[in-house]
Amino acid sequence: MLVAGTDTSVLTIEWAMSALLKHPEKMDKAKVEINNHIGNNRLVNESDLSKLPYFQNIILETFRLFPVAPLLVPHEASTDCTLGGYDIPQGTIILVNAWAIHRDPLVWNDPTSFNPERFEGAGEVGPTKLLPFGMGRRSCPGNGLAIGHWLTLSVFNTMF
Ligand code: HEM
Repeated sequence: MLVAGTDTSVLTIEWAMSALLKHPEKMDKAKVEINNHIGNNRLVNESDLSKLPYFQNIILETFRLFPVAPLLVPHEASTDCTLGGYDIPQGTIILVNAWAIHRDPLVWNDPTSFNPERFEGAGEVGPTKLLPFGMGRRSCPGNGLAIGHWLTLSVFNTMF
């Protein structure tokens, strides 16, 4: 649990920071959100997060472009099955290329740009489009621990 949760979180925080440094206009927008809702006299805490939707979208966009487990983890078919029209014999090792799904131009507009705005409103997000934590019974339990919130707080309180 500790191993699975440490590097994944640290790497995502680093990618978010790096993306903001490379996109100063997004950084400025995040700063405006903080100045409007938090000011600069205190750290952000979890109860503030609902007032900071732009920053939460920055984390989602970081998950999309820089998934820390780009092929998730290998899974083995426990029985013969058919997946997307392909026959998969029992025992086959299956890798899910989340990195490619997250950058698929059939799924995302302008997929290689760092554009947190894509998640605003109804947005482009969907349960099978953004899968940095995998899906189904063996998906990451860290997702349920509101990992996005921790990451948002870490990036916020380190950078601003
Ligand atoms: C940015 C943060 C994280 C990301 C992107 C991430 C991603 C993932 C992915 C892709 C998997 C494999 C899912 C699959 O097989 O389809 C996984 C599994 C797992 N993660 Fe995370 N994780 C994160 C944080 C955490 C945290 C904070 C914890 C624990 C506190 C954690 C615990 C685990 C465990 C125990 C598994 C194995 C689950 C199983 O095989 O049943 N992860 N994670």
